[in-house]
Amino acid sequence: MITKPMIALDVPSKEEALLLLEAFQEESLFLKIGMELFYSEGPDFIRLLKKKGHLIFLDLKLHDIPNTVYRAMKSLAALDVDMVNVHAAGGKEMMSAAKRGLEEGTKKGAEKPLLIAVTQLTSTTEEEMQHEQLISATLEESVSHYAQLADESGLDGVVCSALEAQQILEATRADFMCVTPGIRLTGSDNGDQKRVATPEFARKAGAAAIVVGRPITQAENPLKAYQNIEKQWIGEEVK
Ligand SMILES: O=c1ccn([C@@H]2O[C@H](COP(=O)(O)O)[C@@H](O)[C@H]2O)c(=O)[nH]1
Repeated sequence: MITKPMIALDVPSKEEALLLLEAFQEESLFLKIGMELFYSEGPDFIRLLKKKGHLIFLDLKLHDIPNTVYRAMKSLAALDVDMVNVHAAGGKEMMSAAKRGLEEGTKKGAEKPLLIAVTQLTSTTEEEMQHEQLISATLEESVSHYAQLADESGLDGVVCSALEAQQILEATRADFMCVTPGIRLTGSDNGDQKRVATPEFARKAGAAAIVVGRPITQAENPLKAYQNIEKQWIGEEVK
């Protein structure tokens, strides 16, 4: 279990990211950097965050032909990040190519980044999946199927809703990682997220990590919000 909630740093610039991080003082965090910030600030900003002692989940959700993903992963591995991902819908050949790229791109003596696959985005409902993606299975079946493909391709885990973590662990193996965004506290705004769960639910369902963005970044006091979520996630009593 990754005890630090992963903070989704969904802001447009380095300046805004650093301002937000000021609230956390010198604390070492697990930061999830997505497309918005990576496309605007690039690899140099990742290097800066690593230098400051933070762990990085680089959430670029690669989905392309196997050769392209293999080559992209080789480049990402050189950044020395801690976790990267692909879309499981890219297939087993693509996921295996991603793994090979990471293995070959990781510098000697460095730790290979964890590789996980997105199953169904937490913003997708079963109805949308069936009508827009023309998948006739249930959402649970689709997510478990993608998780099994990821496991067979040698990946470390998946991105899923905490609502599906328990069934994924049953369909794969006990140490398969379920990294779960769509985390919301009871009564809070879901925004575009559809398959949401509380930090406590995620822990009880066996999730390996939670990813939290707006409930922290848009809170009046981001540090306090983070600490509250962290307590619920690790099972400490909240006063
Ligand atoms: O299925 C997925 C995959 C990725 N995400 C990412 O997680 C965060 C969630 O942010 P919130 O503000 O807490 O909703 C965001 O960066 C997404 O890109 C996801 O939500 N669902």
